[in-house]
Amino acid sequence: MAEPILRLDGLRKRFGGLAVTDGVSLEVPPGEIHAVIGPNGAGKTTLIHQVSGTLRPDAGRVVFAGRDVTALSLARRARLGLARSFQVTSILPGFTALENAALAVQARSGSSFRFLRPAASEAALNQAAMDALERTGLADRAAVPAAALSHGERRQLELAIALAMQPRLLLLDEPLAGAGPEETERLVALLRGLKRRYAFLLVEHDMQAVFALADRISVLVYGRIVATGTPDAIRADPEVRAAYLGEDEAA
Ligand SMILES: Nc1ncnc2c1ncn2[C@@H]1O[C@H](COP(=O)(O)OP(=O)(O)OP(=O)(O)O)[C@@H](O)[C@H]1O
Repeated sequence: MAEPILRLDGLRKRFGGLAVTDGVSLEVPPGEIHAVIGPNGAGKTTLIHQVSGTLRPDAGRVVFAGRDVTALSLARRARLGLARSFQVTSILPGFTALENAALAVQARSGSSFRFLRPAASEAALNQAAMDALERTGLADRAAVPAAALSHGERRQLELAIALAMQPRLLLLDEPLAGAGPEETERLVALLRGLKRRYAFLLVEHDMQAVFALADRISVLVYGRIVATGTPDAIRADPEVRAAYLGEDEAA
C-alpha cells in the first residue's frame, strides 16, 4: 500500500465509564475513499471528531501526511490539508455560491493574496473559488445567493467550500443525511468523480451509497474495528454479518 495520507494509531476515547473508541487503528492511502460503518452508537462520530481535532483522544495518535497532528487544533489540521465537510460548515445564506467559496479560499490562503494588487487578488480569489464550484457541479449557480439554492445544491456548496481549502483528505460525516433519492444519486456521482484526486474518510448510514463508493470499509462495533476490507470482503465477513444481525444492510 502507498504511504498513507492518514494513519490512526490506537485511538482511545472514554466518556465516563464508556470506551467510545477503544484502540482504533486504520490507514487511508492517498486517493482512497475509506468508509467507517457500524451500528448506532458505535463511536463513528466520536472517531471523526478525534481525526478533525474537535476532540482530543485519551491515547493514540493521528498521523497526517507523515506528521503527528494529535496535539494540533482543528484549524492547524485544516491548514495542513485535513479538512472536514458537512454538519460543520456554515454557509452564509446572504452571500452567493461564489462568494461563499471565495471566503473559504481566502481563509485557506491567509494573507497570501494581499501581496497582489487588489484587482489581481480578487481575480485570483474568484478563479480559485470558481474552480471549486466547477468541481462540484455548481459553476452555473455561482451568482445565486446560497439561500436560494436547493438542499442538494447546498450540500454541493458545502463540498465546494471544503475543496476551496485545498484539502488532501476530506472527512465526511453523513454527507447524504437528509438527501432525497435524486440528491443522493447526484452527490454519490459527484463524490465518485472526486475520488483519486482527494482521499476521503466517510461516515455514512446509506449502505447502498457506502458500498458503491468506498474502496475499503472499516466496521466499528462498540468502539473497536472488527473488520477492514474491500466492499466485497466486508459483505462476506462473518463478524460483520453478526454485528448487523437483524439488519439487512450488509447482506
Ligand atoms: N460528549 C459525550 N459525552 C458522553 N457520551 C458521549 C458523548 N459523545 C458521544 N457519547 C456516547 O458515545 C457513544 C458513541 O457515540 P457516537 O455519536 O460517536 O456514535 P455513532 O457511531 O456516530 O452513532 P450514530 O450512528 O447513532 O450517529 C454513544 O453511546 C454516545 O451516547
